[in-house]
Amino acid sequence: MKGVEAALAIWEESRRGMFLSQALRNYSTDLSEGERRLASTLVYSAMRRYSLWVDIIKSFLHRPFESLFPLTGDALILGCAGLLEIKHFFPQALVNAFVEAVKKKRPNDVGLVNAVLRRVLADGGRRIEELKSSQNLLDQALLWGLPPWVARRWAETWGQELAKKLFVSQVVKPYLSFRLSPDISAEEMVSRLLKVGIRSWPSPYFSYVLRSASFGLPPSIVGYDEGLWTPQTESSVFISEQAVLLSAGKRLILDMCAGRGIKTGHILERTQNTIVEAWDISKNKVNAGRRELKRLSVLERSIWKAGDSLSLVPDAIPDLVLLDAPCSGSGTWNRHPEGKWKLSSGKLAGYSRLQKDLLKRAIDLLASGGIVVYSTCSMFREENEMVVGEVLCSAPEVIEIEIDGKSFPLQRGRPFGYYIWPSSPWMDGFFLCILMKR
Ligand SMILES: C[S@@+](CC[C@H](N)C(=O)[O-])C[C@H]1O[C@@H](n2cnc3c(N)ncnc32)[C@H](O)[C@@H]1O
Repeated sequence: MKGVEAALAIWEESRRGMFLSQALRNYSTDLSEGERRLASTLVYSAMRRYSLWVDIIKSFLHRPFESLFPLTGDALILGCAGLLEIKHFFPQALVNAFVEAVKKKRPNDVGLVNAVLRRVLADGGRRIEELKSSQNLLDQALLWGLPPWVARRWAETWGQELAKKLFVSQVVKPYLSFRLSPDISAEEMVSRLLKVGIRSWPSPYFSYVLRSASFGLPPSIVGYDEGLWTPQTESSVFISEQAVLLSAGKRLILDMCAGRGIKTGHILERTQNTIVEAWDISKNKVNAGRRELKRLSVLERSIWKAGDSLSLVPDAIPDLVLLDAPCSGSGTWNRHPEGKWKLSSGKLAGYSRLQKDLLKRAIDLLASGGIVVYSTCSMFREENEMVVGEVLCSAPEVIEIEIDGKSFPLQRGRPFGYYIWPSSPWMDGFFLCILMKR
């Protein structure tokens, strides 16, 4: 079973620091669609609830989990996640596939892997049921795959009921939505995708966004190279749409943390006379951003600079600054689950400091009447309301502008900004606050 071997190789790469999505791309070129899906489901299920699988495995081991040979530990984690989460797969075949994979490199551990995975199959579900019936916060953190300190912090911020919803959203499998270029209608794109076997349907929130039940559409799919569609979650579209709506009559937008240019591309596609100056600290991302805008045929209305946004200088005073700030990414942990195991409260405080500095700089760059669209894909107040609050204290000339989100699932921040709740597979958690310099 090639999918199991690929999952083990991808997992090993991620232990060395590579993102799952990147490792999956590297290893899936030779796999059939079915094997690729198996590898992807195994690694993402394993990563989303990593601490739960370790807890279950430990209860069936007679030696410390940490003392296992790395491949043996990996086979147990992936096997445990697969056996307890993949309902449609024949469990015995999965156990055999992991046993075979271990036999090649670590024959002495074959008996152990076989025995533990069989115990998982027979009794692992009982531990999950036990945790489900517990009200204890640490049990809930274990059940939904969250570091305990994160669970505690979210419970304090959101209260028990909302925090529980947020915990559950961590394990919801995300689906892909994609933004359409103004050159193609939703109906036409739906029919073009259907011709290659992909079912899609319009988003209830945007006339130019389609939803699909796919986890990742390969760029080779119809229309991508022509710039007809761009993968973008609906939350992210909502953020860049605010910049589009506010840019009416404005000439220069500064995208202070443009990354690979997903929001930059959206703004340029949906405006006519706007110029976007796009900055990012990473040269690679700036190059990727240029390629992205070239694909969308809007590169000529952009100016790219690689460097630190705290010190770069714009060509002209911007009318609007989009600050899509670097953050913990905690609103996207179902999509990038490795992020939650790498974050610490110290790192969170570091993000918060950088966000405050970047927001102060954004305000300094504006003239009177200028606007800042501040956003993060984080559900921590430390990166959101607390950043805005502190910056507003030192800038009395700045006020918040309220948003009319219509039917979009927005929740008012306390007291600043709005959260986009990760309430569906097309929606990541985001925070957004619009400020104006008087
Ligand atoms: C949330 S991502 C931006 C995503 C992008 N707006 C998009 O929609 O594709 C934040 C970006 O900030 C960049 N960054 C981090 N620190 C920075 C700094 N001091 N100056 C400029 N960019 C920075 C990171 O490289 C990262 O690409």
